[in-house]
Amino acid sequence: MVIWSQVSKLHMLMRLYRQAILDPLTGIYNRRMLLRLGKKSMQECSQNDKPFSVLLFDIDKFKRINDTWGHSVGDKVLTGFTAFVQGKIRKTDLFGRYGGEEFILFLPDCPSDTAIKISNRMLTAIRALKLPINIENQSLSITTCIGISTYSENDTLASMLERADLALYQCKHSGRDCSNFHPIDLQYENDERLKIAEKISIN
Ligand SMILES: Nc1nc2c(ncn2[C@@H]2O[C@H](COP(=O)(O)OP(=O)(O)OP(=O)(O)O)[C@@H](O)[C@H]2O)c(=O)[nH]1
Repeated sequence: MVIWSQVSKLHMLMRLYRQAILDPLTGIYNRRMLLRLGKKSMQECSQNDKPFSVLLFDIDKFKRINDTWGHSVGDKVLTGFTAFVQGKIRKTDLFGRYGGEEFILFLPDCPSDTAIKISNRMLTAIRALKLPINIENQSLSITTCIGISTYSENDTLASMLERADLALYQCKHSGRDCSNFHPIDLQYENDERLKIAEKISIN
């Protein structure tokens, strides 16, 4: 009886722990845990003089999938996409849901040229993907945009994510289904911020 109650307490604790760190829909890291682990991984790479890259994924025109097929099909696309990416990454990489249809892949020990190659390979594989939606044996195809940034001295996780986000924004504006690397260039960065600020005030 005592053992049984200890086991059920342990199960309950494990369930609570999973709820705290995982995204309930996809089962991958939730935003909070992802950022926490990403920060730790970035710091370890920096201390050991190893490169560290970030890929920020955003599924293209995802709202249209929801609007056309319904929210539950949208959910299936999200779970299919995450399962697919998880099957493609190294054990040391960190993959999680950043929010909505945005996902992050942290790549420890990965320089920018490799990160660009990985993202191009991902784009090709995602394009060819057929995601089953359990409606009359139909499947859906998707494309993604990927913003890339690589650690440089004085970076924080926030500044890396900001660059990846700016790179992603460029992808969205150059027709989607592509990747873009954001170089560490303050002038370029400021120009991009200005462009975004102008765009926001226009719309
Ligand atoms: N099914 C489903 N939809 C979600 C979930 N989280 C966010 N969304 C939807 O994702 C959609 C994102 O729409 P937008 O931000 O306009 O992005 P988009 O349609 O992909 O457009 P682009 O990114 O510009 O290509 C919204 O309609 C959200 O309601 C979720 O967990 N499940």
